[in-house]
Amino acid sequence: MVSIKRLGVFVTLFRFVKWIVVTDPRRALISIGLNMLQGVFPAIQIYMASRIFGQMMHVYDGTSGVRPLLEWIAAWASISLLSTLLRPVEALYTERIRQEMEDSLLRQLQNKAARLRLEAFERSDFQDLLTRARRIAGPGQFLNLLWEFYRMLTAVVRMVSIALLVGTWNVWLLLALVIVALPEPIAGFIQAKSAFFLKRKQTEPERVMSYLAGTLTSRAAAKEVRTFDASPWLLRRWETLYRGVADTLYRQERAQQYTRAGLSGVGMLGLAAGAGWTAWTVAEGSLSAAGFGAMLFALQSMQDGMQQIVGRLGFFRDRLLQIEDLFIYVDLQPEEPVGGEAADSSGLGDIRVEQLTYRYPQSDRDSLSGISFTLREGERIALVGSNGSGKTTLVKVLLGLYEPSGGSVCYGGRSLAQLDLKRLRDRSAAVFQDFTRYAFTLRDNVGLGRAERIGDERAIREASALGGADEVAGALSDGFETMLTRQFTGGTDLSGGQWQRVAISRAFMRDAPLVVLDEPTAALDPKAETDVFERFAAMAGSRTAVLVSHRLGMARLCDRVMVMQGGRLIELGTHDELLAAGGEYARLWSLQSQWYRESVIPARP
Ligand SMILES: Nc1ncnc2c1ncn2[C@@H]1O[C@H](COP(=O)(O)OP(=O)(O)OP(=O)(O)O)[C@@H](O)[C@H]1O
Repeated sequence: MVSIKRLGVFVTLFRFVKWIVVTDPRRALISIGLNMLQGVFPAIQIYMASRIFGQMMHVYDGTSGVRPLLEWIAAWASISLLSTLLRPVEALYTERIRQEMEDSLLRQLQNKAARLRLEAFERSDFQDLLTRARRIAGPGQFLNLLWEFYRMLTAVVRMVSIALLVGTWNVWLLLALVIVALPEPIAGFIQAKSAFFLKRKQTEPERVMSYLAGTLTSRAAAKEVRTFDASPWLLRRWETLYRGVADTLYRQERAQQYTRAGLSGVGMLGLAAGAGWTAWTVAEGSLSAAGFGAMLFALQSMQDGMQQIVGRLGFFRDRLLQIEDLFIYVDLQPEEPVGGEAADSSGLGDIRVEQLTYRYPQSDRDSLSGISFTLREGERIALVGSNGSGKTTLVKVLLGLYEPSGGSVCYGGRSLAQLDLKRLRDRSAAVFQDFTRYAFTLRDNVGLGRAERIGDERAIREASALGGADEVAGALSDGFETMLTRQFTGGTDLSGGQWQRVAISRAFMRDAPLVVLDEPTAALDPKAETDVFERFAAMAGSRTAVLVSHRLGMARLCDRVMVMQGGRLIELGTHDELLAAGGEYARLWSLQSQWYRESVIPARP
């Protein structure tokens, strides 16, 4: 089962820095070094300023010539120039690293999504996490994060180096300053944490809002929204949620601003006290007038630096916690196993299911329980039963998409847990009820059934002839090159039945020893339905085939029929055996055939 555990801000920071270094060690070290150097420059400049003031005093009272003064000014100017020249170098290194990290970030996100077990996608907390993790991959987000990290690093080095300088002049003053100045960043840090978690709690309402906004504007829902005049109600729901989220965030922000202003006042008092103390040390004679000027400047810089760190801290912590979401997502388990034993090279062997149980994540009841049967290699089986009886769930477990909660599924004697799922997938093809309508050309929609042969014109034509997509292509002006979406220029859309033919052709393209068709003909007209069944019979040939359908007529095409009810397998046998047994199948058969013999609903008078 997927478990989502927090890492904590320090572990995240460590992993983030490690990630920067691992991505491109040379550039990372150079850019980190350059940023730290930028942090040291202000302390050096303050020190030099104090020497310049000192030399000026000496020139003024005639105890020194002008040359040492000019030398210090030249040194000060060189440092300023160096700092300015290094900035673009650092920016270019940072940009390169950002590009590399963004690339690796996107790859990690995609790889993970492809490898995670399908169960993860059934959980709402996973959907929340995925939404947040994707945010960091949004345009500009990653640049901000890296930039924020480097600015923070520079600010911290700057504070520490100036503090050391102040410490060499007057260690007690430094201590007092630190004590007065610390509450503000600490409070900022704590506040940023609570603000983030508050915001995180809004992920689900935000997802609902985005769903509502999508429904209001989507092409797919437009016809229903208009027909039922649903938009005022949808809009009201959206507004209620929006108000709730906005008010909560506003209250949080107000509390933060008041606390920050109060603590900032304490910091200012500390600065004033520090200045007073410094003036006293001048009067006492332990600090020169030049030292006093530099010290004041240093104190002001420390105060500014502190403000900057506090100001960025919330933002930086926020970003860091976003990265934490990304790391949690990347660490998520369980993934589908790679490796494991290969299925037989020829076919998949018999499929033996024993005491199979399956429960969806976050569900309180089993959707499948105590199911046992053996599907012989090459056998055609029909899976029938009322809505919600577990047919789709069963085929998804058979295909290795869901991991059994109990019992076992074995292919040719090897359990699903030991099999290489990639190899199993390689040998199975499926058309699901909610098959995907890719916003690609008709050719690509069929070719994706075997992506490595997507350029194989003949294979695509053959699969299309078997699944019926060839007729769809014939009716389109651009044939197989037609873009099947209205989202992009020149595209068109298909009818439900035409889409179904495309999906079935995609399954034919796979040419696999195990075929699963989950209600493949629901949207087809009677002639097309007959065609598909005939093709199915021809295609099934030596393949193992599972056909889920509410149309019992097609069950006769199969070797045996399985009847599901309430997640259990209640009947298994040939069509004739089950009719003779007079059970649920016989009842359903009689109900359906009644429709054609005599109407079960009285005709209108
Ligand atoms: N993603 C899910 N999360 C939780 N429960 C689910 C999920 N999908 C299905 N179920 C539940 O599992 C049970 C079996 O559903 P399943 O989709 O397998 O039925 P079915 O026989 O294929 O139904 P239909 O004929 O309507 O397609 C139902 O009670 C359903 O509510």
